[in-house]
Amino acid sequence: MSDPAERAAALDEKDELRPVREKFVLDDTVYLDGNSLGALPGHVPARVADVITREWGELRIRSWEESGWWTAPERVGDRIAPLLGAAPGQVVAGDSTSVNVFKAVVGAVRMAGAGRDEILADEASFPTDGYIAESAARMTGCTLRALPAARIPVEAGPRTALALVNHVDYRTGRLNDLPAVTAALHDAGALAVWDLCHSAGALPVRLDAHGVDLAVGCTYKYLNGGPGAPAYLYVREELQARFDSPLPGWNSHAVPFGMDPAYAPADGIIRGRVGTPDILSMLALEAALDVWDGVSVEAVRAKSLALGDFFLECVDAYVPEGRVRCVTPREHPQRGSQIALACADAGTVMTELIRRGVVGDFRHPDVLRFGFTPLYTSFADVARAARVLGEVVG
Ligand SMILES: Cc1ncc(COP(=O)(O)O)c(C=O)c1O
Ligand SMILES: Nc1ccccc1C(=O)C[C@H](N)C(=O)O
Repeated sequence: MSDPAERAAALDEKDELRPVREKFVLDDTVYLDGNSLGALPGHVPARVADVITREWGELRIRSWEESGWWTAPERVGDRIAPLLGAAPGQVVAGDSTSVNVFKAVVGAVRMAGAGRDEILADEASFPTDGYIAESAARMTGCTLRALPAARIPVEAGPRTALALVNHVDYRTGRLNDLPAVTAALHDAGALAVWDLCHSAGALPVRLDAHGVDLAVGCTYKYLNGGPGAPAYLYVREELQARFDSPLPGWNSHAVPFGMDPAYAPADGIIRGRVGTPDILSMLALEAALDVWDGVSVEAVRAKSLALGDFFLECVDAYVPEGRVRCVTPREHPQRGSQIALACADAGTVMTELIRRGVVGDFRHPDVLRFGFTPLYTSFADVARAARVLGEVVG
């Protein structure tokens, strides 16, 4: 191919998302780890300082009402919803993804019809999902079957209560077929529970359009909410009245300040709440979501795929043939927003890449992971990452 650096400059020149990069705090490292921790939007520190000094420091307890702290989980949920293709009132922010997986899986078992005592789980999912699903299965008297995501449509049957599937495989970057798997689960009378950690903010998800039942995800990756930022839970509107949370804390009560010893769930997505929300993180996330103003997920997806294609071309140009093996599907419909390259010495290669200013991550046992966040990743970043990779492994 013609000089990658020149190609990169031309691609950056016509990139419609280029101005969004200016909204982030970046330096001269190439940051390709936004699929683990998104970069900091530049306006967030001032907002967090205001929350601390004024809302907490001056207004103190009054802020639960006057600063909108109490209703932040639903409000932030509604800010996330468009990125998931969800109408308002179906997403609540709070807790970790792990905790929301628990709520969603147990909630789904409780909604499943009689005789449905089997949980299917995507065997390649991020480990926390499998651990929680296994515990949820034991607690609910279900059996858990871990399978490749592609087998779920075929294996789902009359005993299946739900399947828990990762939309994008955290290791390989493979995009699972959400519409087809969801439809097959519904045909079998089962519920579809999706983990969107590696897809939300990177590609269109369209939860409502595809009739997804429940979904969870984190906000510290492509949503740039900050380390340990609150996760979210989606419960499809039609199912909310039947959603019986296994963690019915007082924040999910119909009258939380009634202090009634008897539990009565709130209507709507509020019943997905548990206890007091982590306000500092919640409001940092809320501010971080401002970077999406005027940005379409479709534009993000188009750039994400273009970055991935260009990275692969640059790897072909710079890295000796056979030295690394791409484990991410090259076909667009099967690809998330990362490229994963396998090589035997991946751990030491990544350490050296980071030392030379190219930050990706290593995933056990042999994967180099390069994540592309279209809001701030440039084509020049991608060309430089491939060039430095070529120098390190060459
Ligand atoms: C698919 C997936 N699920 C869950 C998690 C983690 O959940 P938690 O935020 O509870 O640590 C991650 C990443 O950490 C992930 O990639
Ligand atoms: N939450 C973290 C805390 C510390 C280090 C990494 C993470 C990740 O999120 C890892 C990510 N889920 C992954 O797909 O590898």
